[in-house]
Amino acid sequence: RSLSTRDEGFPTVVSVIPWVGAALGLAQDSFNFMHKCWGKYGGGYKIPIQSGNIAIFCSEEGMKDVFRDKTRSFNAGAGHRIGIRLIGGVDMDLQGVHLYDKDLGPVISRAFLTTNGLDLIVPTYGMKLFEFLSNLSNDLGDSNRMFNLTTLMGQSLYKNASVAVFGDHFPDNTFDDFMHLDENFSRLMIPIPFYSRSALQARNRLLQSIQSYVRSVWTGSQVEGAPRFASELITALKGTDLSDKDQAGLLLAFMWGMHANTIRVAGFLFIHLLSDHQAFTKVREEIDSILKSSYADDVKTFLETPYSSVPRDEFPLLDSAVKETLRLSVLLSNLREAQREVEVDYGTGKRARVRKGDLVLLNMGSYFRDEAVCSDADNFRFDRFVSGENTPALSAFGGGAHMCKGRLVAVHEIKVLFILFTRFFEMSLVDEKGAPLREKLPPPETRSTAVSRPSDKIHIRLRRKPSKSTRSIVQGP
Ligand code: HEM
Repeated sequence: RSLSTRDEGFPTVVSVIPWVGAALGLAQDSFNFMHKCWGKYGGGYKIPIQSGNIAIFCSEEGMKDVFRDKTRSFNAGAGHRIGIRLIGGVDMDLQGVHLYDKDLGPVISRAFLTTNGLDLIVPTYGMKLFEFLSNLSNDLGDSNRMFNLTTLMGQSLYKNASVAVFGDHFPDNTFDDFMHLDENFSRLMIPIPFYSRSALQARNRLLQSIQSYVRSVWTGSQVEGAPRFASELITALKGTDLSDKDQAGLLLAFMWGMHANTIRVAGFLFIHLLSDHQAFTKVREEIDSILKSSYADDVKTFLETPYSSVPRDEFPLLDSAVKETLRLSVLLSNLREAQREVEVDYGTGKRARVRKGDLVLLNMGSYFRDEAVCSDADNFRFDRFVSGENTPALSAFGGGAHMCKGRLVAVHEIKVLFILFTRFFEMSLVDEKGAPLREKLPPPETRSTAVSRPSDKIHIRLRRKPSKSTRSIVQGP
């Protein structure tokens, strides 16, 4: 592909091994790879791949131009296809893109972007999580125990949010396989069978469990015993000519979108707050004070309150801490594909020509760490979003027609998780040997994709905290 004159200022990443080298760097350690490219090439550049280019933008102008996409030049089908193929094991062509745009996307939006939909999911999640942590707290008794942080966040979110969304028949014993598949996502990108064998085995077991689950709730014409969202999603899938295994693959890809990033961001929130005593104390005091003043100091009253009745800014410091965590953990947008030749304006006097079929990625991670976007950009400042200073203009959940459809529920899930942990437990960060982790924390895992993954070395020590406001569901007040 020759470059047009308009492309002249739009740099190309030069790799030692043409095509494969840069693409491998991108797949294996997207954050460091892109951050280096940002330093070297600035707000926009392209990586040649076999089928054309991946154009990458990290300037505010470039990202806004692509997110807003007024001319409908980009579609997110390319990103969805990769997720569905690697996680769900389903090869979808354009038909899959239409299925998402026409049937599945609207079902997901109704459930997760409307208060009617969220009112059906959110209180169940809160009460299930309460029960789960109440049992954990009873198991701890008077002892203390350490847990791998990501595993504990994962179990808390995966099990309880899945049951809230898919009903009591959901097979939550799939958790280990789910985490294994997620951890090995970047391995699945490399088509060498032995390299990804254990991830493929985990995926097969997951698909079998999901198929059994669907068989147990599907009556032949409708779904029984599952919340409305699950019913609508499975009915939409049953209306296609996909095999049962491929339908399960699509459900698995949705579950991955729902849980993987939420688990990572929740982990980072705990890491940031537990390693900053002052921030943690302020956020915990805010939680205690609001629960006391608005919910008679009974966390269950808060959990049972419908989503539509809880003010969005009810816990301003916690909300700011979640936004700040998102700012430091989200790295990339979904992959988009240019439907026609289009010019992207990515800074004063800078225009890039993106050709039909080229892929586009928005490198939000570098943008969020730009000192011109917010000061002290590399550091976690829990109250940044309530302090009145400059904050990023773009959301960590992307933008435009393909903005994250789970953004409301994700933030709510994480806030409820943190609130409940502070009510049930005294917590501290420790390493694998149980020694306290203080100033220097292990850096995030390098093999992360769109959202950073906390280091596997970070553990959390829990000690039960007796409190009347966390009374057990079984025992009653
Ligand atoms: C903290 C957790 C989460 C983060 C950081 C996150 C982040 C993102 C990002 C960056 C995108 C791409 C947006 C773009 O390219 O413009 C996205 C897309 C998406 N997310 Fe999330 N997400 C999270 C949780 C969830 C949850 C809980 C769900 C489901 C309930 C969900 C469902 C989706 C869907 C369906 C899309 C594709 C939207 C489309 O292309 O139309 N996400 N997410």
